[in-house]
Amino acid sequence: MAVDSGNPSKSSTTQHTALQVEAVASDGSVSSGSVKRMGNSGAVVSHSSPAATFSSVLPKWWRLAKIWFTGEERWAARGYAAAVILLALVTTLFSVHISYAQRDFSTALSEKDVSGFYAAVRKFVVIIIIAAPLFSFNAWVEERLVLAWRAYLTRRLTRAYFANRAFYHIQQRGDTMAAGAIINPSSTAALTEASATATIAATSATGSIGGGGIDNPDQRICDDVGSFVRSSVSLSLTVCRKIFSCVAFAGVLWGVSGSLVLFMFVYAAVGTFVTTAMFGRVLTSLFYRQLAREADLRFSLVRVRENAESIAFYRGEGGERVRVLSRLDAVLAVAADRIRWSALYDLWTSVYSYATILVPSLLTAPRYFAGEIEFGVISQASFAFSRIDAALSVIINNLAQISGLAAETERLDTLIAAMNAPVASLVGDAGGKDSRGSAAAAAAAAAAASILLSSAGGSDVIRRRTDPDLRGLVLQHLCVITPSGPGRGFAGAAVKLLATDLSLVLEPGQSLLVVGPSGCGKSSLMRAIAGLWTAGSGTVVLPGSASPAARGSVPVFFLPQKPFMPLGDLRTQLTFPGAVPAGAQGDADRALRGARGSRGPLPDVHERTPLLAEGRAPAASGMTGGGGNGTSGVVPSTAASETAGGDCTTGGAGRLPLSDEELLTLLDDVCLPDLVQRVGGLDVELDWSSVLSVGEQQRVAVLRLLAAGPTLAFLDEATSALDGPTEGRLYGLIRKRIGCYVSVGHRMQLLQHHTHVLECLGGGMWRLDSSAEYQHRMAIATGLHP
Ligand SMILES: Nc1ncnc2c1ncn2[C@@H]1O[C@H](COP(=O)(O)OP(=O)(O)OP(=O)(O)O)[C@@H](O)[C@H]1O
Repeated sequence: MAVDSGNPSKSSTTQHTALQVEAVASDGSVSSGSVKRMGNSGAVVSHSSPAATFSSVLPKWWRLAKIWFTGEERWAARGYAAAVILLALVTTLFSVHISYAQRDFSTALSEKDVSGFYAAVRKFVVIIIIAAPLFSFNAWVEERLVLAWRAYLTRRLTRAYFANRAFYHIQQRGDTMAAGAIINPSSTAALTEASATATIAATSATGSIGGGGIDNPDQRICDDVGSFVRSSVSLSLTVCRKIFSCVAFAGVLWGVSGSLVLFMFVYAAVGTFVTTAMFGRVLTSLFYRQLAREADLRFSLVRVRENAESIAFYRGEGGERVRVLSRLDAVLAVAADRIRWSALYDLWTSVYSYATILVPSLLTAPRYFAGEIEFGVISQASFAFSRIDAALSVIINNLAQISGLAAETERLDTLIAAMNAPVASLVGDAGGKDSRGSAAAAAAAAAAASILLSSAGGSDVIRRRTDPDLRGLVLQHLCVITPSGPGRGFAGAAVKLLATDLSLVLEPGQSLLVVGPSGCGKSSLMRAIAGLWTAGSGTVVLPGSASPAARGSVPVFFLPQKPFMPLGDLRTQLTFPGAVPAGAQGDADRALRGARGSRGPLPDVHERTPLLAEGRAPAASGMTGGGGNGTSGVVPSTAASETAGGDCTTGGAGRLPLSDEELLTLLDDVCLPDLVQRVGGLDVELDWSSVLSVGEQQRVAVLRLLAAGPTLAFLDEATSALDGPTEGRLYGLIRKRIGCYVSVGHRMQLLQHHTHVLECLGGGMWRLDSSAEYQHRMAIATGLHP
């Protein structure tokens, strides 16, 4: 095993790096420049103000709409759109005919013209017989359009959420925000338009909306997409219908009175201006905040469910209840504001619409009294006037829905921006202002920044590469720092240097135990090697498959500290991450086909193509399947490829499906011989993280590792909950079956299962020894050795 660690006593390279650190650290402008650039790359996820004007929301709305209308399903999308627009046109024409029939029978009634009356009724009935099915067909097509659009957009977002491990990076950026977002004292401030905008700005400062993170992505994918699509369809069609109806009835009204038409336009323009100026921005910002607060409330309840046992043990229900209720208060405060503003808005619209009832009669009555027009013309003029008014008052009458749509558009736009943000945006603001103001922290930040600049390739992210001939691990000049900056990691905290210029080569048959005090950076080293953290510099080289098609070869496998139990049966637990079940995609495809009413194949969705590519930085390439936050993960691989930051690998995970016999043997191996019998079979579905003890879950995780049989394995305290003999037995199996592995652990008994020890000395320095050397050193240090 070769090593070139950051230990000053062992490494000349380290001295070289230290000199560089000093030299560059003194050049503050250079380091801050570099860091600023990185900080800027994160800016794509910062949110624009939800109180933005409609004109600023419109381009965003169009970018979102384009995903479907220019995507793989564009012809279906355009077909639906054309159909509903055509139907809107036809149904409007029928409405005009109905108005003429109404006019005729009103006139016949007033003139006591019996035959004229029955002729008008017959005409009316015929029109209704044709129009009624058309109206309901129109509604049906509209619903299908909503369903198909929603299905497509949700699928795209879900795929983008999992691609490049966006879910992990978004969570890293968003956690502090969700926690800190809860109540802004100014959120209940009186909502004049100015105060509403100020409230949003203040909320942004807390990170809830604009802090560079994304709150509740799940709610955005599930609920906001649905509402966005429904409102988009309904409002677009409303606008279309209003335009048709405006043109058609303006013709009718023009025949009655030209001045009435002109009056109508002026009246509607003034009404629209007053409405948007008085209510538009306030209602939009209130909608935005309501969505965010409701998602926060739901999130707090989901956390209680997920951590029920821990909370019960701590007797922490009192605190949790207060937290949940305070989030409820935040929801109610926004709702109360919204109700108040909605009431004012309703008052305004009622006054406005009652006035429209009077106006046409007032303007046409003198001509009727003068005998210039018939009585039916008055009712037709009223009808036409009300239709034009409805058309021209589309903003006035739909402001609530428009405001909701604007808020949903903002939330989806920022979510997509975050998904498309390059992984490099996670790099901390190393040169940023030191919030603690301490000289040491400032020096650490400066050192970290300069290390980024001093990396061999001049890159500001850790590079990862696979080599199909490699059977171990190579780290080259690895520097790792914590993510930081607003909305990332610990907001505002200085970055922490976790590894400086660490180089080592782990060969087949060798194994490495990573030790050191809690919090020194052992797990972070794993995160950097796995590509979850990219802040730093240097290169990680991992084994790759000789051929992407070579099934059964899993190059690298990570076992995290906390086992992850996915939803599903016992077999799924044992084979996780495995391959995506064939039926899962098929079921979804069938559902969508059903929804689309089509038998054709589903279009392939390219999840690696950034959504909204325009003006966005492209996403770093990344692996699909497996891995993630708190999950055991496989790094499948193609032949040597290189990326900065994200995974350099693609493809599915897992080996050929294991037979039941093989699974039972593996269960025996990991000391769970009776598990299948105890739970009632491999196909039983339970809440596995509740019914299995943590130690049992760790044994299941080791089973997954043995089943995957990787070339290189990483175990981050993956057996910490096991008793000594069981841990020893499992490590015996790992030693026999896995060529090369790296463990993080605290227990001395793990030493016997590893050939080398990498010890964290603090301050980014690491020291490598053989196990025997390390044991010897420890014995001397503890006085057990003379
Ligand atoms: N998302 C994050 N943002 C910023 N700092 C972080 C983040 N996650 C961890 N850290 C910090 O990085 C440092 C190293 O954490 P890490 O989890 O690697 O420690 P560790 O050595 O594995 O500790 P332990 O033995 O307790 O598991 C700690 O100071 C931790 O607080």
